[in-house]
Amino acid sequence: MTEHRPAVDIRWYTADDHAEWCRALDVGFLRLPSRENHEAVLEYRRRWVDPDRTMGAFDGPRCVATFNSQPQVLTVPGGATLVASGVTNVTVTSTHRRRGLLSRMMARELDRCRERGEPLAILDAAEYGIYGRYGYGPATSMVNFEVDVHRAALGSYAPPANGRLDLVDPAEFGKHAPEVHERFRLARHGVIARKAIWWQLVTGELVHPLKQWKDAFHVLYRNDSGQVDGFLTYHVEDEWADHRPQGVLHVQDLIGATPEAEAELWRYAVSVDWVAKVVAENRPPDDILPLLLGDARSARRTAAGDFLWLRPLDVPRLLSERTYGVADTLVLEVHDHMGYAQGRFLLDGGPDGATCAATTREPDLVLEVGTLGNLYLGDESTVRLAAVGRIEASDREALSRADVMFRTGRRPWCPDSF
Ligand SMILES: CC(=O)SCCNC(=O)CCNC(=O)[C@H](O)C(C)(C)COP(=O)(O)OP(=O)(O)OC[C@H]1O[C@@H](n2cnc3c(N)ncnc32)[C@H](O)[C@@H]1OP(=O)(O)O
Repeated sequence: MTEHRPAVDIRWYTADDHAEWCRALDVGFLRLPSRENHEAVLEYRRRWVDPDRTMGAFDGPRCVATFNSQPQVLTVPGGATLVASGVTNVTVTSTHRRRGLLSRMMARELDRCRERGEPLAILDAAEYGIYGRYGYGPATSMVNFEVDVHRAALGSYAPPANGRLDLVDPAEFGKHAPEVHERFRLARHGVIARKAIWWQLVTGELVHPLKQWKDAFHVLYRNDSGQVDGFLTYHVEDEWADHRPQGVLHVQDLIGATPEAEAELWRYAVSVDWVAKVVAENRPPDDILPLLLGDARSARRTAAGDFLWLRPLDVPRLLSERTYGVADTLVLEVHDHMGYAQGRFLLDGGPDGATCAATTREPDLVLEVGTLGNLYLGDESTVRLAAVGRIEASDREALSRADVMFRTGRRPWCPDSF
């Protein structure tokens, strides 16, 4: 039988590939190629396509798969930051699916990560079933809320007893929000740093050629000393029915560098006149919102699930960069069929820091690399993972000790897609 499929070539992107690579990206994400502002879209994408981190699969001249990564600065428990390879724009054109193109691109990227010295890779998975096979595990989770304002029983809203709230224009917002976010992200593990382009898009300084950014309201929270400690960005669908206001307030971004700021911004969001429902997406699973309401059930969780996936590459580096709930030692045996993170490691860690190095000691826990990704930011329980056979422990006591070490008081949260 004649072979009708010439080999598909996977290679790193060059500037000459840009238009064809972007076309394949649109096809993979089910977007018709933009006609009116085609040039603007190409130009916009040039900003973030780094040739050293971008590859394509080519069937002759035709690009049939895309893959891209960006350095992302991730905060880990204890406040240290690590540069991760943030994998994104993964597509394989439907005509070329399930022939191993993603697997080939991922293997190349992970090799490059090791060469670049990145201790981990992260991504937002489009579907749950794709990335576990490459050693990624779900490391943070999210919930979406819908608040029935009339049931919330918030009591009559009064301005904050401490500090103040101000509605500001985008220029004023842009002067303060980046600094607040810097303080916030260094205090909350799972958060990634926002690049300058984020703020340019939010403030309208830069217009995204594919997304219609809604005009938004921006609120700043200042504490008693006048320092800006939090911000809220929202838009409202102003609806009326039966001669009554039925507005829906969509929280786009609500970030507090302090708990007071976060609480005051939530209280404000559920108290705007004419608003019957508040919708907030991709919030942390332990968001304080329900606790602020007289009736916590009025904040209904409309979705919940995994968000950031994490692939360990350099285990000693990862484990020694975070802190732990209590001071203890553990020997972890990590299995990795791709070879990057394979080994037995002695972790000696506590609230003030940790060391981790290869060892020949008998293991307390044996686990796959993706399961370590699951545990790393503190969102999972070793006891729960052992219950389904994903961790093998030397004894129950080791499992409980590991649980107390790895879990964190606040759960990790990654508010942003990339
Ligand atoms: C970080 C991000 O960018 S997330 C966005 C991911 N992209 C998308 O979802 C866009 C639409 N989908 C696609 O473009 C493609 O189907 C991809 C990228 C998900 C998969 O590409 P393919 O080249 O078909 O994957 P490949 O052939 O390498 O598959 C490798 C394995 O993953 C499995 N797999 C691939 N896609 C899926 C999926 N969506 N769900 C479950 N398993 C999957 C395959 O069955 C195969 O399994 P095997 O190793 O046991 O045989």
